[in-house]
This record gives sequence, C-alpha cells and structure tokens, in this order.
Amino acid sequence: MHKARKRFGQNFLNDHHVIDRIVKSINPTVGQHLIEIGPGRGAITEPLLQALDGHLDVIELDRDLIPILKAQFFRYEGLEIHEADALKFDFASLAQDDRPLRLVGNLPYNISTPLMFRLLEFSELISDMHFMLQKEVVERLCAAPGDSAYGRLGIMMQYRCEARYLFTVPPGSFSPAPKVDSAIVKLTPRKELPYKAENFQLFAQVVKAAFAQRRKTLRNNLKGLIDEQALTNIDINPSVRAETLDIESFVRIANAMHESAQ
Ligand SMILES: C[S@@+](CC[C@H](N)C(=O)[O-])C[C@H]1O[C@@H](n2cnc3c(N)ncnc32)[C@H](O)[C@@H]1O
Repeated sequence: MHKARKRFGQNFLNDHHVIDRIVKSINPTVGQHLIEIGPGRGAITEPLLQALDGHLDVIELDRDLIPILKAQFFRYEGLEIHEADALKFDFASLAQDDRPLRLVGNLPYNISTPLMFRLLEFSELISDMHFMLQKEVVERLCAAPGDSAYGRLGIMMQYRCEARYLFTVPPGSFSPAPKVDSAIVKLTPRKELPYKAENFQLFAQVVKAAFAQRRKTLRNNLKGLIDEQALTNIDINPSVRAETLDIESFVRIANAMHESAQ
C-alpha cells in the first residue's frame, strides 16, 4: 500500500462529486492532447482516460506511484507515464503535432508558484490549464488592481493568460485533508497580448521591484530603476502604491525604461 508523502505535497482527492465537477469543467474530448501533472493514485486520471479514448500523458515524480499507475491503467495503451519532475519537464517535447496542449492537475502546493512561472515559458504551446491549488494562490492568480491578493504572481500570469476562479474545494475532499481550502483555476493563454512589453525581463524586474515592499510608494520601490519625473511623464503617479496599478501601467513603465536605454 502506498503511503501519502508530505514532501511530494500528496493530498489525494476522494470526493467523487468534486472529481466529477473538475472533469466537467475541463470538458475533455477525444482527439485533444491532455497532460496531467501529478496523477497520484489516478483520481482524475481514470475519468480523463475514459473521456479521451485512453490517450493521455501524465507526469509523476514519486517513483513508488509509477508501478501502481501502470497496474491500475494497464488496459490503456495510449497512456504515457513520464516519471519526471514537472518543474524540469520539457513540455515542448510533447507538442510534436499541431494540437495545442491542455494541462490539468491537482498540484502539489509546495511547487505551485515556481511551476506557474515555468509553465509560462511554454504558454504558446498551451490552449488552457485547469489546476487545483491552495485557494489563496488561486485568489492571487485571479486578483485585480486594488484587491488585497493583487501582486506579482497575478500580474505575471495575467500578462500572458486569462485567469478565472472556478470553484472552491474544502479540505474534507482529500485524504489526507490539507489544513486550508483549495480552489480550481482556469488559465487560458492569450493569443494576442493586449499590452506588449518590449523587453519582457525588464517588465518582470519592474513588477518585482514595485512589490518589494507593499506599503511603500512606487517612487520608493522603483528608486534606482526609473525616476519620479519619468513616471510623471508617462502619466503614472509616483505617490501611489503598486497594488493600485493595472498591468498596462506596469508595461508602460517597462517600455519607457526600455526606450530611454536605447
Ligand atoms: C495533490 S497530489 C494529487 C494527486 C491526484 N492527482 C489526486 O488528485 O488525487 C499531487 C501529486 O503530484 C505529485 N508531484 C509532486 N511533486 C511533483 C513534481 N515536481 N512533478 C510531478 N509530480 C509531482 C505527487 O507525487 C502527487 O501524486
């Protein structure tokens, strides 16, 4: 019998109503290319395989789960089990035809933020992502300017993706039960970016610096990167806090810095 491991963030879904709701939200159809991150003991894997005529890629880090998954799903020849770390996995290696990738997973909470940043690198190959995460992380991913959860994670994600909070899942739906609520988020990479940063690294640097100290003004957090006058020139008030600025404003700051460096 496999024992749940904390270090792999293992909280297995055991609530059929919730599993059903997740699969309905994903709405998988035969012919689509789905990839499940962290299949665990197969709670979502099973209904996905049924909906996808047995064709699915799964990525699992816990090597003790691999033989269990193989035995459980031996009938499905189209199931590819990758024993790998999703944080290091080359998702482009799965995009061998022109079908976009659909990512799903009840993710280990301990790697959720770095995994989100990693997946952004592959966003052009992905049509959508449905993830279960800690509720607080989903709130951050979906937050708008002025919300208390609004910050670096939400801005970097929403720059590339539309983020939608689907529903909340209580601790009792898992075994072992986590200490906090979880939620399902749908992330849809944008085909066209509404605001384009000329230099993406610079944009990322501005967002990071702007939130370095949440209670400080832009003037203070961006000191050394861009001066007060340059902010005023592009209609950004240096006395406000970063949490009031929309994504377009951050792009405007980064683009002004990029132009002045040319
Ligand atoms: C929260 S459990 C979910 C399991 C299953 N999908 C379910 O809903 O019951 C997270 C799963 O991700 C796996 N995992 C943890 N870290 C991982 C990583 N870096 N790459 C791939 N899988 C990982 C764990 O072993 C576990 O199976």
